[in-house]
Amino acid sequence: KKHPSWEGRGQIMSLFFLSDRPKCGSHMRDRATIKRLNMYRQKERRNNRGKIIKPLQFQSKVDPGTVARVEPNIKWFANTRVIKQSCLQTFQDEMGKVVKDPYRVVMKRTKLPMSLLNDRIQPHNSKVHILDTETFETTFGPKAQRKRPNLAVCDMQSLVEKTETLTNEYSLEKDRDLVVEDTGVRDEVREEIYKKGQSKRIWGELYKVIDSSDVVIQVLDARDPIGTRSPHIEAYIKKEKPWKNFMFVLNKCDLVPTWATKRWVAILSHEHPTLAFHASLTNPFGKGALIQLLRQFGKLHSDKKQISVGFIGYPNVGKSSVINALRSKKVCNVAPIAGETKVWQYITLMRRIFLIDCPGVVYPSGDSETDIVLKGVVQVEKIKCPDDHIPAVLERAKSEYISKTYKIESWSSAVDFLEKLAFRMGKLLKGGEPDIQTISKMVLNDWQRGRIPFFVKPPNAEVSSQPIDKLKAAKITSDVDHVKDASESSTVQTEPEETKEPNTDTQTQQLVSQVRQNFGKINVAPEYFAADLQPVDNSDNEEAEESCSEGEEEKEGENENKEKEPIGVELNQPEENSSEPKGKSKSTKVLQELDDKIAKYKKFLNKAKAKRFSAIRIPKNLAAKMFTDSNQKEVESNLNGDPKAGRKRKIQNEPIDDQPPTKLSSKEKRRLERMQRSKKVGVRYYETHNVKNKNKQKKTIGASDQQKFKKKQ
Ligand SMILES: Nc1nc2c(ncn2[C@@H]2O[C@H](COP(=O)(O)OP(=O)(O)OP(=O)(O)O)[C@@H](O)[C@H]2O)c(=O)[nH]1
Repeated sequence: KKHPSWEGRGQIMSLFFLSDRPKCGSHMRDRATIKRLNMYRQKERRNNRGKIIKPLQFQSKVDPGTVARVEPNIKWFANTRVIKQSCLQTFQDEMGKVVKDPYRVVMKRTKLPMSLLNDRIQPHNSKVHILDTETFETTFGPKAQRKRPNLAVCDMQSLVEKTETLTNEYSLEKDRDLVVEDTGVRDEVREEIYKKGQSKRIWGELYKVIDSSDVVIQVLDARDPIGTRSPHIEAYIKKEKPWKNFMFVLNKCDLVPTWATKRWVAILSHEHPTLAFHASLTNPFGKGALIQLLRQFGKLHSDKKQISVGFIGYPNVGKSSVINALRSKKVCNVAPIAGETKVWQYITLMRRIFLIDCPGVVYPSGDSETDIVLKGVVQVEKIKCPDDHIPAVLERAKSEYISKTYKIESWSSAVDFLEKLAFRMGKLLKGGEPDIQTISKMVLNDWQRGRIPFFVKPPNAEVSSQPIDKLKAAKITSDVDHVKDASESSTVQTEPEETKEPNTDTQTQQLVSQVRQNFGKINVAPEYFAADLQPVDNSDNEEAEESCSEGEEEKEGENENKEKEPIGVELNQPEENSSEPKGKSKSTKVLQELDDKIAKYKKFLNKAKAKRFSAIRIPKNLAAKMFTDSNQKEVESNLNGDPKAGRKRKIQNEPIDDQPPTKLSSKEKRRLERMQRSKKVGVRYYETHNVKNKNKQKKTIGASDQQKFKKKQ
């Protein structure tokens, strides 16, 4: 019987013979080793007089005086390592300390690059001992052998002049080398929370997203678009990745007046294509436009199997929310606190389009701590002194809005405001003292979540929007979802300069210019006062609405339907057409327009009722008016025997008129019940149609019925 170790040896031997280099065990000699050993073993050959007739390998000599050259060989460098300057520096510092320390010993000196310690590069400012080694004559005289040093001045006069000019130019602020006496007072080191979004890891994530994306979308907060922009990233993409399509999405436009959104879109479109967006699952704005645009991008990159769209931007601007809105479901985690997205993630929008969510990044800029807090980068819970930032809130938001939000008439200072609010909200400490910390956190949370109406006014807000509207970029004319085909758009080009230099930015610009957004459809949540509202020129919206209704059937089913929901903004803030004539004709025209709109909304509402839509926001008065009108019409049409009356209305009436209720089938009964219940329309839908409550009611009813039954028995 063979011993197992023999088998192993056999295998090793066979391996040895099969390959040049033995694969197992370092004790086996490889070809190079064998060659080297043979070299040692060799003997020179001498004649009978002892003279060498055949020298050893590498022992041959050349005649004295012959210029011999050693052939340079790359193998000389094969055994070297390249290290970074910073590593060298660390090695020198650390090892230097150990070498100087008499109580410590450096082990294995031969294996360490100790020469790096000894051959330290002298710092630039160390004294150069030229004259110690070379005389003045050889350096400066007529027999100078050295290259003449380049002196800034050639004589005393010019030296004096230069010194004088430098002295005049000197400024204390710019002097970084100035030694100042330590007063003992220093700026406090910034807390870690204020460095959110600046870590190497987060920037690494950003670069991964940028590298993997064909289209990069920077999401901005409509309340402060410039504050949430990152010029650094934009410059990086422009310089390093110019082939990537780049655009802005102005999110949270439901928190600012519509005119401001419109103007910001126009301003930002100067630099990059921009779309307005309201990221909401139930009532999104700009969703259809963005999806259509992404499709167009997909067509642009038809050579690729799929395209990736990266969403980047400041923390808490709503990148994940935009993705959720596009998917119409919660695919990314969303939270009102910054830093919810920790790592990048891929989401499939369509077969050919992938979305990439990126954690929010902040480029370290000169923002103060308050700026950082108010931009929503810091989690309020983590702020040590939240009351420090309240004065800025009171300064930035208009006092009218603060009064309205917190129902406090007036205040003399931030502390006074906080105290009053604490008393009003009942946030008191043990001895009846106002709990300033808690109340400050509440105010900051409200600010970050957009409960206090605030927005940064766009530049030249007072000037007419006419010149900007003429921009070739983002044609802010009308409705959402009308994008022409990419091929079509290239033929439609009218701008000669665009056709001359077709780069990614102009491509994106062209595509976005085909997108029409009806800003009137944004459902602005905060109630702004008249001073902050401006008439929005909606002259082109009508055209857009027409185009929308033409194309609406072919659009994306339910997604589109949601976008077409009528929103009350236009009715809350009656918009004027600036080009209209004044006087009577103007008012009649406005009335007529309103009538048209009401008619349109009625039509839509009827459709929505038929489809059992949820969460449609309609101003209360209007809804009441419309419901009564439509009910009246129904009654009239029933009386007149209108053949066009809807099927459901027929069903609703049938059992009452024609059939006795006892003969109804259970299915019909249920249907009848459903019809009699309140419609799934209106803001109270969730109160009345809560599934849990419904079941509860059922259960309680069922239980009470059973009890009654038992009692009877
Ligand atoms: N009113 C309003 N709130 C929005 C909108 N979009 C997002 N939000 C809110 O903003 C908060 C932040 O949204 P996220 O989607 O988590 O933001 P993010 O940019 O992904 O944040 P990070 O994960 O920190 O990068 C959430 O509370 C959202 O509900 C919007 O269009 N309108």
